[in-house]
Amino acid sequence: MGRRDESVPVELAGLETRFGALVVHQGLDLEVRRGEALGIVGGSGSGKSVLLSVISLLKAPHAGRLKLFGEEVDMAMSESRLMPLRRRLGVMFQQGALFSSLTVLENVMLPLTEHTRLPALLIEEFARLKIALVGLPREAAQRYPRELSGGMLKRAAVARALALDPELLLLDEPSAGLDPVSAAELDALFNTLRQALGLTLILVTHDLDSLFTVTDRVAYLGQGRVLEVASARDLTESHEPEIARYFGNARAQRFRADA
Ligand SMILES: Nc1ncnc2c1ncn2[C@@H]1O[C@H](COP(=O)(O)OP(=O)(O)OP(=O)(O)O)[C@@H](O)[C@H]1O
Repeated sequence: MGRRDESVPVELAGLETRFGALVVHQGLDLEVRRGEALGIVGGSGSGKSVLLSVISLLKAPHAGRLKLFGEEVDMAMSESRLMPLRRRLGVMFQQGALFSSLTVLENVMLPLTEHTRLPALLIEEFARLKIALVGLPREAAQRYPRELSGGMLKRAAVARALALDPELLLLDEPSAGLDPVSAAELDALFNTLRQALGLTLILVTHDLDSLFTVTDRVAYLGQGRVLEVASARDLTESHEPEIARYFGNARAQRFRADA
């Protein structure tokens, strides 16, 4: 077995993903470097969410290579080999999906209860730490999801994604549905968490403010593959026709004008 390259937590080469006859990814190559915040953009249906499912080991690719934390992954690997890799990444899905019948505290405790054998009191203490870390007030721990504002809900979902101290955090359109102030506060939280915890972030978003505020590099997904990887600013200047179309709207023009 070769040496593991831990400086590249995610490495995809020639990835192909399908649902029946629908080809989502074909010949997709991508590297995510340790400690970076990588944005993923692309038109609706270009396969951004499915890509996160592949990286988080929820969807098996049809073909191609996936390395996580330097280890070659085969979804046919036994659960006992996949589980340690799964534990090193946290995912915040598009729908946020907290369990509505559980309090925030119980939601954040859940991954710890499922994946560790820590005593209940310690699990509760760790969960409360995560709730504080994402900037939620103490009393939010006892609330049910329906009793939280949109911004607080997202923070609670981030706390749950951080429950097992992941090195890699995958975020699927985290600011969707938030007002601009709450969205900006969430972006600030991601920057703080990244600095404080040394996290690697993968951020799928349609929100250009988030791209410019949070990411170091942005990968543009189109035609089933990564068409270009560059800084948000450079990508908005791309001459690749599809990318130029994507960024050619009024909001993107604003960023160029501010440059
Ligand atoms: N479970 C599934 N079964 C069948 N097709 C699926 C499934 N999940 C996703 N798809 C299809 O795969 C394609 C890519 O979907 P995906 O959700 O990754 O797009 P996306 O880039 O995240 O889009 P959006 O920006 O609208 O969220 C779409 O055509 C979608 O309909």
